[in-house]
Amino acid sequence: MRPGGGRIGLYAKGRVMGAHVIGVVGPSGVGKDTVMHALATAHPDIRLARRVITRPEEAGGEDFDALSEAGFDLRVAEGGFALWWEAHGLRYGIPQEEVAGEDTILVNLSRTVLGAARARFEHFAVLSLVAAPETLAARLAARGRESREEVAARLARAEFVRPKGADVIEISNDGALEDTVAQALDALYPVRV
Ligand SMILES: Nc1ncnc2c1ncn2[C@@H]1O[C@H](COP(=O)(O)OP(=O)(O)OP(=O)(O)O)[C@@H](O)[C@H]1O
Ligand SMILES: O=P(O)(O)OC[C@H]1O[C@H](OP(=O)(O)O)[C@H](O)[C@@H]1O
Repeated sequence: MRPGGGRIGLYAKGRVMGAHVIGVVGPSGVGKDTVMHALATAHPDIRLARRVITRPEEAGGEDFDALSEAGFDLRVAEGGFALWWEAHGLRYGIPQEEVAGEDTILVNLSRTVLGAARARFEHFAVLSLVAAPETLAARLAARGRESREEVAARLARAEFVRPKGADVIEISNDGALEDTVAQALDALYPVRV
């Protein structure tokens, strides 16, 4: 527990905002999952939201709950997701229970759902990770989770939008992971709120 307690606040552009939910966004391969895990390891108050994805369980990568299309439809109909979206031919959902509570929760989001996330979460901020196109290409190829065609499609989508706004912290993950984590922790500054 941090001395003095309190919850993580977001200190950005001169404003301090209590941020419970932090959407981590950026192009495929930029390192969202890697950075999220490193942040959760580095800070005891940070928790990761587990996503539901219509992707086969054996695909590997992040720790997620695999669901069929029909199962996903049912969860949507039940109102089980705080947010859901489609990308890369898959559907992704953030279960309501994953974003409940008082922790600071990191959620891996699509850049297309930031408007919905801002409307849904009262205390919300964005951690936008960026890297050069050649870095993304090299990382996706090395990771090997997708086929060559799927990697090409992900790279084509890389720059379609760059999140902007007072609640956006943009950090480069082109360099060493430790540097990204240090910058992110500086930005997600612990304060009493
Ligand atoms: N700072 C870094 N330096 C070197 N390699 C990195 C760094 N950050 C992430 N990686 C590597 O890049 C690859 C992609 O990272 P990761 O899977 O975390 O990206 P992602 O943004 O979550 O991608 P996707 O949206 O496709 O799931 C992984 O193999 C990871 O180990
Ligand atoms: O390009 P945009 O819409 O920002 O992101 C699309 C999707 O890609 C990533 O998923 P994955 O972890 O690669 O399956 C993101 O987490 C998001 O769900």
